[in-house]
Amino acid sequence: MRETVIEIRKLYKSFGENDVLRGVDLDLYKGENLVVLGKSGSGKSVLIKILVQLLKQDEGYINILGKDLSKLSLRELNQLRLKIGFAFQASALYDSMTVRENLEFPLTRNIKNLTRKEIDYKVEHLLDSVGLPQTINQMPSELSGGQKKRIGVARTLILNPEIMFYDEPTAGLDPITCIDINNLINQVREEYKTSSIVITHDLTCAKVTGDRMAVLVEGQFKAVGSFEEVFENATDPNIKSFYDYNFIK
Ligand SMILES: Nc1ncnc2c1ncn2[C@@H]1O[C@H](COP(=O)(O)OP(=O)(O)OP(=O)(O)O)[C@@H](O)[C@H]1O
Repeated sequence: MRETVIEIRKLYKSFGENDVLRGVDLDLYKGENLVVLGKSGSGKSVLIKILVQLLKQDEGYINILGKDLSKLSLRELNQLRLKIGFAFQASALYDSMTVRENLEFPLTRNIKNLTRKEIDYKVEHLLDSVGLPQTINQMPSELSGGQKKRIGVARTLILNPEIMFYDEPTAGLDPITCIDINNLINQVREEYKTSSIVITHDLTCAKVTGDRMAVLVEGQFKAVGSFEEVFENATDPNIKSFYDYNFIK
């Protein structure tokens, strides 16, 4: 039996007449990268927002790291959120801060009594991990798109999250930089022992980073399994067309 870090059962969410999630069941296993795919508007971002309770589900059970979300106080929910790292599509760095200051910010805001030496060690170690120690005193405007994504991932990792959410990590990047980011996602799993949900439209990213794929179709996960299981032998026309349109065979 694999250890589950996120368990979702019978999750429903509608906005008026728009039934976005219609009974979602999903498990994220410890140590895996789970890729979530689905057409634009299928509800991937809504799902992630519900997982951190930025949106409230209409119905359904969610357990994260052993905690039933419906039973948590706001304080307990905030503690749980600290164990979840978000690497967003727009890497969300503060433009007026240097790379060092961007990385220090979540640390000093969330952990009190750290010494200067401890902060410097963490920042420098993280920058080494993502291969960008030379950028420490640069401003975000001086970085390439791929470098910004790497720094965004480093900033997320600085609080040692157990779970990572990557939202379209390769969007807008050239193919070589995409390879770099895919490798980084795999490296993070190995080095930091994270369990991750990767939302992407990029099937190469999905194939390279994903241990399992989960395809959201009409408000439910219609196919869950390895890349080969889900795509290469697909018979469901929704999934087949998704693969045919997106992937150069
Ligand atoms: N706060 C909201 N209020 C009303 N409708 C919303 C809200 N948030 C999302 N929706 C609707 O929910 C549906 C799913 O949106 P969502 O952003 O999750 O799609 P997605 O799969 O992430 O799409 P994309 O791949 O384009 O990012 C859409 O129809 C969207 O309009």
